[in-house]
Amino acid sequence: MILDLDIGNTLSKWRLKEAQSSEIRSRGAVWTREEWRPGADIPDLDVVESVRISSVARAAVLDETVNLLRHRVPHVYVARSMRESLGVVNGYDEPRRLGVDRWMGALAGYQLAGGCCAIDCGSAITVDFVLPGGSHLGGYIIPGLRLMKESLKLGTRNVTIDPESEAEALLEPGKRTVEAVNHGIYMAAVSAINRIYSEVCDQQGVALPMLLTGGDARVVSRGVQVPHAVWPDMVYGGLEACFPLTLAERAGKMSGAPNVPEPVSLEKIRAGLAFSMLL
Ligand SMILES: Nc1ncnc2c1ncn2[C@@H]1O[C@H](COP(=O)(O)OP(=O)(O)O)[C@@H](O)[C@H]1O
Ligand SMILES: CC(C)(COP(=O)(O)O)[C@@H](O)C(=O)NCCC(=O)O
Ligand SMILES: [K+]
Repeated sequence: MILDLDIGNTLSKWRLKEAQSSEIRSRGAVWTREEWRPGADIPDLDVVESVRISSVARAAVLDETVNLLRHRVPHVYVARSMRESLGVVNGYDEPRRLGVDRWMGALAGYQLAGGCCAIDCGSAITVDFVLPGGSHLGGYIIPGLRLMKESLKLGTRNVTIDPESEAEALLEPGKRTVEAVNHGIYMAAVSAINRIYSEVCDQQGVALPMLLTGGDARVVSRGVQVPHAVWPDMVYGGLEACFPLTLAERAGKMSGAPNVPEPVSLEKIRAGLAFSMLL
């Protein structure tokens, strides 16, 4: 078995994948902390031959995790942001400083779709661009839905957006504090995404397929007008591409990859941008 770990600032996600069949056997998530309890937080390590890790938590979290695993698992692979991987050239001045979850998303998106706009809606919302030739442009970081809400300190902290809510309802003016806050942060997130996408496609002269991942991807997806696909396993896709272990992975297949969304034409993106400027 292969254990994939995606350690974010809020949640540590894990997934157990069968090495022969490439089937996903189980998955889960726990709050990010320094100590894992195999058998409780993550599956029993006896069945695991290889672990692949993407971590953006504090260095101590990764160190503790690797220390625990090194003694119990034959192969431990830790992803790092590089200057260049798999045909993608990192756009950061200091490539290693790019969050490795963003790098994994950019690599997975490029492997799936060629050029892409890869968005991760987690503790932070990150928007990264890769052009069809593999040039990563860098990206944008804004606070995620939960962080935006917590920063307001209006006593609405524990009333989260219902992930089943419809976008139309979430975009209406709120009539209570909780509603005003939830609708405000939702509007902030989706309008930033729509605008960033249009601006960059316009600047670069290319309409790119958009891919969404992260804990808030589904609810954010409903408010994003640009055609896109939600890919919950996008970070894992980057791990599969960087450290291919199964036959399917060696052939370039990433588990759970969506169909590539067909972007709207550049003319339409530009018309939308021009229209929003006139308002
Ligand atoms: N069951 C859940 N528990 C905690 N957060 C959740 C849950 N479902 C959705 N969320 C949202 O997802 C975010 C965490 O998403 P995730 O992509 O795992 O973040 P990160 O990678 O930063 O840890 C939270 O900030 C919250 O807004
Ligand atoms: C921007 C992030 C905090 C997002 O992390 P997440 O929301 O997935 O927990 C993470 O990618 C990170 O720590 N990045 C380093 C800074 C950078 O990418 O420039
Ligand atoms: K994120």
